Amino acid sequence: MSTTSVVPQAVADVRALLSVENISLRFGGLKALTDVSFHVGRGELFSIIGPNGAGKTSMLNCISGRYTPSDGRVVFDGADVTRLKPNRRAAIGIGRTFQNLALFSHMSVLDNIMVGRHHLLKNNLFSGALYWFGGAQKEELEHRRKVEEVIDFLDIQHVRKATAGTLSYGLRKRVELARAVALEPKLILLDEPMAGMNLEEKEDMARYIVDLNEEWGMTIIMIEHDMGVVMDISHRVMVLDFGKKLVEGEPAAVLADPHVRKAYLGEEDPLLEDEPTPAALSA
Ligand SMILES: Nc1ncnc2c1ncn2[C@@H]1O[C@H](COP(=O)(O)OP(=O)(O)OP(=O)(O)O)[C@@H](O)[C@H]1O
Repeated sequence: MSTTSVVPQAVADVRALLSVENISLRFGGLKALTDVSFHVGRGELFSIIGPNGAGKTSMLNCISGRYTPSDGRVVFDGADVTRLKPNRRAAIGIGRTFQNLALFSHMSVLDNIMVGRHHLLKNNLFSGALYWFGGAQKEELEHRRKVEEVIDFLDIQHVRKATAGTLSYGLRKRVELARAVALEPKLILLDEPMAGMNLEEKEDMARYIVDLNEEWGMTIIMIEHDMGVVMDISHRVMVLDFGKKLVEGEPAAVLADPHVRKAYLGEEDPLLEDEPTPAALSA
């Protein structure tokens, strides 16, 4: 199957914050990713879609540092980060949420979000003596101010003291997003942020994601199975299929691409008359 790019590479390259260059990832004999390249520009909302097992989460893991690719490189903000550990990547501005919630369920919402900012604290327990001389105290205040800003933005004031594990699924997803946002990342990786949500929760989450992108200026890479949301809010979309890049481009062009229709719908004839509905495209 041929790989097509709806957007000319030269356009997508402009002011790239992230460049994924010829990434391959193998698990023993299994090729999870094969020679995948793409660029995400500063301020873009970029989505990765594809059938189950296509390699979407593996790709996010290569970007966040959880997996080290077998071949290829990941360049973030001008630096080659391919071999950098996940915590170092978080420190230079790559944040993420997980497909399955990764909150500390016994801790309060506030503490979960504070954990997200932990690495940003220059002063730590060992410099506690400095506290009374102002440096750490000022830092702690700034730290709390930022956390409160994130709590306000995501409308979770009413549960800030609640134990995370007691919240509804939709709220926990929002708290997880808050924790990632509190890191003030330049790039945020969202792995199925709307999975398991009802319609209202999905609409809320889509709005938060758009606001994060437009108002907070965050560059976003999102994996999402809800095709309606993906096509609605993404600037560009990349389709993976069996670990290979199938298509990349603006939502309407991707939706109309015969390779995509074939991968999702099994259509052999690209000239089939019926337009696929977003619901029909949902995996
Ligand atoms: N740690 C791992 N060890 C072995 N195989 C893995 C590992 N992680 C992923 N894989 C395999 O790599 C392939 C791609 O998986 P991946 O989770 O990236 O797909 P996906 O597109 O995110 O799927 P889904 O939509 O179901 O989440 C699958 O065959 C999966 O079983």
